[in-house]
Amino acid sequence: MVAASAFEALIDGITDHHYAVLDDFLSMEEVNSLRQSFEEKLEAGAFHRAGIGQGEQFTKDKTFRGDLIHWLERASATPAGLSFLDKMDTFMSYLNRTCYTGLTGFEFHYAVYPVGTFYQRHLDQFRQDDSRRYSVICYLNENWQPEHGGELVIYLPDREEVILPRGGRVVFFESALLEHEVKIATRPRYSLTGWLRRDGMV
Ligand SMILES: O=C(O)CCC(=O)C(=O)O
Ligand SMILES: [Fe+2]
Repeated sequence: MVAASAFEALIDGITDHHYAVLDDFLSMEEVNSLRQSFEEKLEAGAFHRAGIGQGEQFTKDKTFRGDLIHWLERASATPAGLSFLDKMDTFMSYLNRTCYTGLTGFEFHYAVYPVGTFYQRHLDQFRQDDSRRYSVICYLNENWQPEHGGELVIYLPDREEVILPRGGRVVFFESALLEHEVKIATRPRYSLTGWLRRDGMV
């Protein structure tokens, strides 16, 4: 169970500057059991190359994005995956209750960036579809050091925010507003990334 204070810290970040970074959003036990689930799925061949765009614009372009992903589905999730999805459910309800966000659902995938891969500067919303409202990225890496690279860079109007993918850390931001990029890493980089959605609105 996450304390409401963690949710409040994430909301404060959005209110103040459209993003938030918070350490220990996932406990060490949660990070370890999610990483174990991650590796199980990876060994089972359940990951595939991620694409970009949607519909006719969908492509898999390694020069833009090199990660492999596995979508979390309740039907096939491990207990750790399920409890993560429950946590996101609680967070979404909290946002709807306290901020009237009108969110209707969410989607999450595990992502691994093999050594030498990256994700070029982009926005998380599709051109024709604004249902992704908030991006949530949780890192599952043990003992990540600056020399490992793999930074998430968020492009702000007046500066760049550089964030290391440390285990337990969450990054939360408005999907339509902030461009960002994943830099090359010198070891495989694990994350759990997703979007809180607002569907069915015109
Ligand atoms: O892993 C990260 O730090 C960011 C991933 C990302 O930008 C995405 O999947 O859209
Ligand atoms: Fe992104």
